[in-house]
Amino acid sequence: MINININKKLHGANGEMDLNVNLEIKQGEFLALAGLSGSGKTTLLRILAGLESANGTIKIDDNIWLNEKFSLAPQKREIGFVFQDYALFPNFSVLDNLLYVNKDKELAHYLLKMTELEELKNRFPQTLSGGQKQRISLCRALMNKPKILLMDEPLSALDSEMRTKLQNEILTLHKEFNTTTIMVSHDPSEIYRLANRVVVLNYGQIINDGSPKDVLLKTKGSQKFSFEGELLDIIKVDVIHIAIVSIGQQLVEVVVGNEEAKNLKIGQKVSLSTKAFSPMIQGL
Ligand SMILES: Nc1ncnc2c1ncn2[C@@H]1O[C@H](COP(=O)(O)OP(=O)(O)OP(=O)(O)O)[C@@H](O)[C@H]1O
Repeated sequence: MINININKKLHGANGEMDLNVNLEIKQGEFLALAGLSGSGKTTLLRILAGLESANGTIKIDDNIWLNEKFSLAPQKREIGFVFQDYALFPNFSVLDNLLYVNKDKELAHYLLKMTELEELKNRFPQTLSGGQKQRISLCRALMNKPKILLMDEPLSALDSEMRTKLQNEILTLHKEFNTTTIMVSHDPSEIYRLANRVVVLNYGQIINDGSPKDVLLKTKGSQKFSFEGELLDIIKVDVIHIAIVSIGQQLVEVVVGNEEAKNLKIGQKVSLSTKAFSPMIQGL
């Protein structure tokens, strides 16, 4: 069990804000940390890793990592950290990047095999793709069998195909090692696929905490579908208006009435929902 009860004053974009987090995380949980930019997600990970100071307590089972008198050094906290920008050692081969953390060759080869990187073990990071680098940094983070795996938007720099591949690998590794994992992510489909719990931060405070289904699904009442998007344009065609809405990577056209069109502003966030209809779903 991980008990976190910390606070820290942050200098946010709109002045001072308090990062105030009180969380209990069970062994083996996969927790996604979501929330607007600047809400304190990265700072919370850095505090857990001991890279940043804070007031309060952090307890892992019976071990104290932080209290009012004491802060355990980062290298003594059993943590693996995966950063968005990989943070690999450029002068070390793939294998040596892993062995730097722990000399366990058997584990290094096992991890490289699981992530299909065996062939690349003697290559240097600058000769690898973003997806390959991020898999190496994931393997490296698991080399010391950490109590907690922290990942800060690990897949956000990758294209969607590579992201899906790595999500599957993260899931496999999580099942295999059962490492308690905290991952910052802005991507609802990624959170849904990987996490069993989502905590949403807003201005340093937890505003939502629950299962991905409860926190992320936006349908209310009798709505069957609801998507959030941005209104890009409203085009008048004869007597009707057509709103162009961007939802994720897709553009969608919706017919809107005259009154509705008057109340909408280009650039605003909108939700697009519908009640009863018979959707078709087909594999692509
Ligand atoms: N050591 C610090 N002292 C004071 N303020 C800080 C410190 N570190 C970060 N901040 C401020 O706290 C706010 C939260 O930053 P943080 O990087 O944790 O947000 P975030 O939720 O991870 O954002 P993003 O999604 O953009 O990465 C920012 O406005 C930042 O400038």
